[in-house]
Parts: sequence; structure tokens; C-alpha cells
Amino acid sequence: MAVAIEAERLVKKFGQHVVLDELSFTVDEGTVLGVLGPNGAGKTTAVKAVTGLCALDSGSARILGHSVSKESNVVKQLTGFSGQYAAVDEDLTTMENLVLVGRLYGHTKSDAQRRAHELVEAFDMGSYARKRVAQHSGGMRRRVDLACALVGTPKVLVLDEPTTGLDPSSRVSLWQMIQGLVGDGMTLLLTTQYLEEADVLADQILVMSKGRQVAHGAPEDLKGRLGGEQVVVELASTEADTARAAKVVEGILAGTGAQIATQDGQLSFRVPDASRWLASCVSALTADGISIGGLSVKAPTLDDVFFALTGDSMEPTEPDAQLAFITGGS
Ligand SMILES: Nc1ncnc2c1ncn2[C@@H]1O[C@H](COP(=O)(O)OP(=O)(O)OP(=O)(O)O)[C@@H](O)[C@H]1O
Repeated sequence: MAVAIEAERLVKKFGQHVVLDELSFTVDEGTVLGVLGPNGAGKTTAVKAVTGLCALDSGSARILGHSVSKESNVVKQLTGFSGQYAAVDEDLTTMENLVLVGRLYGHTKSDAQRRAHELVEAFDMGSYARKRVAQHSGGMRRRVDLACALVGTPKVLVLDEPTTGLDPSSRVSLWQMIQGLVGDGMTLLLTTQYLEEADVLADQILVMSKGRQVAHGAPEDLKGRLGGEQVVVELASTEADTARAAKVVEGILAGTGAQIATQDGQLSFRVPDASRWLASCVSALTADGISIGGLSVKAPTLDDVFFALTGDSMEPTEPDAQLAFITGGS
């Protein structure tokens, strides 16, 4: 598979602050790389650098083999970018925005109008076509913004936090649009603070912290690095039982490498293929006269991975951040 985006040892400093620290990654054609990391990790700077929107101190980037610094005109034709804040003109209608972008790409008026109509139809924006963007909801603005990024029919699309601030249903509908584009062969580089978003959209995930890569892999591989699912056993009774129960479970899991953590009336441990061990743990505990009040098995989330890798939480601070954790693999 050909490489569509290539970033090699990117370094960017703002004064003394090293924002990108020898960051390298590639994105294969037709695939999605999700760049994940907390506020200030350097995600926006990284994606701006590979689209030529941010000059580097050192390192190089190429889009479909073309140097971002030396062949910027070719790169502009090949790449669509949608930034964190919708860049559309609020005083213009959806159509006017799309036609304006087309004209900026050098399209004739009739070609720009034809492309604008195509995008309005593709993104189901018919009833908003003649409305000023100022009257649009946040979700519809992001949709217009995404459509603007596609006016030049790019082969590579870069989206910086495309759904931040959107309500759950707008977020899901934007995901569906993005999935449609990828289904049609688009290469996508996406930044997000939402673990669920990366999980849903990305083939590969790059986890960043302080301008560096802290992990890279398929969502399932990253989750697999934690050593399996987390099993929590709630005991029906006392503190004394907890230590005894831990000993019993330790005996069952001997040789698996699982570490058993205890709290009053609760044991928890991670073990690959948890279902294989559950029945024997439960029978051994019951045989020892220990009653079980509850049992749960939780698949690792990307947040767990991030915490394990950096000792830091990925959890964003926005009020709607909960969304990322409701279905995030748990
Ligand atoms: N133009 C600038 N001048 C000075 N510092 C900057 C500039 N742009 C970004 N930074 C700093 O670089 C660091 C990384 O910023 P960046 O926007 O790339 O992070 P991010 O991971 O995208 O964060 P967020 O999720 O908040 O958007 C931050 O500490 C930011 O304050």
C-alpha cells in the first residue's frame, strides 16, 4: 500500500517551548490515522505541519510523495484541511461559502457552483443551502466546514478535532459522513481528544504527549497492551474475606502474571481471555465459603492505555466529555 502522508522527525518550537519533538508517522493511502492526546500535546501543530500550514524548525513532511515545503502548490491541490474552529464566513450562505472556496481554488464561476451543488447534495444540506451560516447549528456549521475542505476534491483530508463541542447526534452524523468519505478511498488524518472517536474512525492510532509519540498501533493492539480485560469481583461480606479471597484467586491465576488489587470487599485484576478464568475463580471462592456479591468484566479502553503509558488522564474537560466514555469499549 502506498504511503499518503509521511512525517519525518518533525520539530517545532515556540521560543523555548518544544511543541513537536522529533515526531514521525506515516499514513497509508485509503486509511485513517487518529492522533490522540490531551490539550497541548501538539496534535494541531503536527497536522498543520504536514499540510504546510505551520513552518517547521526541522524535519520534513510529504503528501503523496510531494514535499510540503518545496511543492506547496501541489500539496494544496491534494489536501483538504478543516481546522478546530469552523472557518466558514458566517455572513454568507452555505452555497456562497462553497462557491467562494471554489473560486479561491481557481475554479470558474460555473464549475464552483456545480461543485457546491454536488457537496450540498452529498452532505444533505439542501434546506440550509440558501441560509446564512450564522443561522446554522454548531453541527451544521461543521458540516459546511467539512464540505469546504472537500471543494478541491482532495485525495488526503486532514481534520482537526472535527466534532469537538458537538452534541451526540451531530457527532454521530459527522462520523457517518467521514466514514462515507473513507469508504470512497479518502486518506484521513484526524486529531481528537475523544477516545471513542478514534476507536470508531481510525485504523491506526498515534497517541501523543508533550510533542512526542507515546504509542502507535491499531485500537485493538493498543488496548491489548494492557494485559487483557479488567475483572472486578465484589464480595458479599467482610474485610477479612478480601485477603482470603485474594489468596484463593492468586492460586487460580498463578503463572498468568495477573496482579490482584484489593479494596474492602473487592478484588480486581487484569487477565487476557478473562472468560477462561472466571468460572474457576468463582468455584474456588465458593468452595472456600466466600460469597460473591457481583462480578464484572471490563474491556480496556484507550483511556486506560493512555493512563498506563503516561500516568496521565486523557479525559477532556469539556462538559460533554462524558460521551467519550459512555461507550468507549466498556
Ligand atoms: N502560535 C503559537 N505560539 C506559541 N505557542 C503555541 C502556538 N501554537 C501552539 N502553541 C503551544 O503549543 C502547544 C501545543 O499546541 P497544539 O495546539 O498543537 O496542541 P493540541 O494537542 O492540538 O491541543 P488542543 O487539544 O488543546 O487543541 C501548546 O502548549 C500551545 O500553547
